[in-house]
Amino acid sequence: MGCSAIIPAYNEAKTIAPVVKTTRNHALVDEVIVVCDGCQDQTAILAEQAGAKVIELPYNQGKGAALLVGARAALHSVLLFLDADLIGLRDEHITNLLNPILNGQAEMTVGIFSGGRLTTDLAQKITPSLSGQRALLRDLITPYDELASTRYGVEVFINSLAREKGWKVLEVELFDLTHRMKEEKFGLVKGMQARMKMYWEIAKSLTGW
Ligand SMILES: O=c1ccn([C@@H]2O[C@H](COP(=O)(O)OP(=O)(O)O[C@H]3O[C@H](CO)[C@@H](O)[C@H](O)[C@H]3O)[C@@H](O)[C@H]2O)c(=O)[nH]1
Ligand SMILES: O=C(O)[C@H](O)COP(=O)(O)O
Repeated sequence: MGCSAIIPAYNEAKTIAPVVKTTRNHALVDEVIVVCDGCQDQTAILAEQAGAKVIELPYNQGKGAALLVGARAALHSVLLFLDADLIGLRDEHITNLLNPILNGQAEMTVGIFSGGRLTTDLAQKITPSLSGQRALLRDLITPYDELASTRYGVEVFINSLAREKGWKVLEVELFDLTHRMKEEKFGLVKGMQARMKMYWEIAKSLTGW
């Protein structure tokens, strides 16, 4: 089984290149697709220079839509979802996410940050099920058009699919990995506003609105 990495990105020029490079160089990864979700910065060109196939969405459609477009474009049957704002991504993180799928032990893995930074570790200890670092079988999610409107509710949507269909899901530790928080990207006030908007989108997915 081959593996396509899908990296949704909305203005992530600061971090996209190293994320793509590490993923591209991994022995288990056969292609890297960056879906630029209406980016207004240099993300697309930097991703391409780092070795990714780039799909540019004409306007911002949210993470769920970006992942669905990437999943449907993927050439391989195992998908690796990685956020574009990761800091400290290493080979072993990707191996830990992919191995249980390639060995047939799980249909989805969910990666949990540990030992990285207290704030991001803590966030994932409280809500492990929201992690964007995952591997899963492509054909389990490509049929679902509904993904396109989930925005930040995409993980909640995928988790409920997993429960409903009885997928075997394994959590794996991603040691020393972290990401840029919204407050670091946008400053304290705008960052917290963006966080509230994200929680609202997650809540909508939780309640099925
Ligand atoms: O409209 C958007 C917004 C975000 N992204 C990308 O999606 C990823 C995650 O977005 P981010 O804003 O970094 O999310 P976090 O604040 O880190 O949110 C956490 O919680 C989210 C909701 O469960 C998950 O999607 C994230 O993976 C998880 O890190 C990044 O690569 C973004 O560039 C898009 O492609 N389009
Ligand atoms: O549809 C497929 O799954 C591809 O043709 C082959 O994918 P693979 O590289 O995962 O075998």
